[in-house]
Amino acid sequence: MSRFGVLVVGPAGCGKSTFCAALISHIANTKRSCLYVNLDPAATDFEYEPAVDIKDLITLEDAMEEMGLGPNGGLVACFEFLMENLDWLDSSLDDVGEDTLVIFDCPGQIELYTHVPILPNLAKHLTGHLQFSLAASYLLESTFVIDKSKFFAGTLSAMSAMIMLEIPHINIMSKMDLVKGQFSKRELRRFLDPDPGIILSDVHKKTNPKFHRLNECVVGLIDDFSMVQFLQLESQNEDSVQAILSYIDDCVGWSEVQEPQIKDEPDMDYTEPVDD
Ligand SMILES: Nc1nc2c(ncn2[C@@H]2O[C@H](COP(=O)(O)OP(=O)(O)OP(=O)(O)O)[C@@H](O)[C@H]2O)c(=O)[nH]1
Ligand SMILES: [Mg+2]
Repeated sequence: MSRFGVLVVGPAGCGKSTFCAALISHIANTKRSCLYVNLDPAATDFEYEPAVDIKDLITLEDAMEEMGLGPNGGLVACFEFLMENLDWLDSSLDDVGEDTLVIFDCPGQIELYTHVPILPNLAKHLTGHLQFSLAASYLLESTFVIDKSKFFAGTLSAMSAMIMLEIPHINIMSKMDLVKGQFSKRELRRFLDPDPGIILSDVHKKTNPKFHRLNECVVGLIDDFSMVQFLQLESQNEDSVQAILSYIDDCVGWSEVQEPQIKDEPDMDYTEPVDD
């Protein structure tokens, strides 16, 4: 049996939990089923109560207090603890069927997947042991396009997550409502399907010439991989959420295993009238 899931990842505050809530609400509207898993041991306010919550296993506060760590070290400790207690996660996800999309809301510390292989190992466990067909959706905040050097940094982190996680990956430019009026469609396209060469000249203008060679190397790296494109997301817009969900469905192969839905069951006793 297959299980389906999406890891919602990205830097702090980029709109992951809001996107998860929008997905849950949209999935409910379309009479599909989903399960919300909170993997952020510091998260407090939820629009939808998680069905599975890492805080039932360990909280960031406990980890920081007991080990005398700061917030980042505490978070890594929480995930190390989770990795040592994967049976907790296994039993929490035991009953998930192939008609349910599991939405994993991850913390915003991108070190967990760009620097240390914690989330990649978790993804391996989900796809291997628990037989999940899993995709990652990496959110980057649209306001990053206003500061081009931030945009490059964000694109590099998206690329790094893509390479580290080794699962089907969708990059999403979140909070598009914040920049829509400020850029023409043509300008936005430069960022959604990045042409680093063109954006580079803008970065050069704002940086000391002694860094130009470095800028060019970074851009060359993004160009060589040619892997990053962004979908647009406005979490308050249901059409936008539906569009992203369709990509997620394609990535995990959702539709291939779903039964076709017959809305009105035909009356089995009914027989076609025979023409005389
Ligand atoms: N304008 C706008 N604001 C948004 C959107 N999505 C999220 N936000 C706001 O961005 C802020 C952060 O959103 P969250 O969903 O908590 O972000 P997060 O990535 O889960 O944050 P962390 O879990 O702390 O990493 C909140 O104030 C949201 O209301 C959006 O599509 N448009
Ligand atoms: Mg969150």
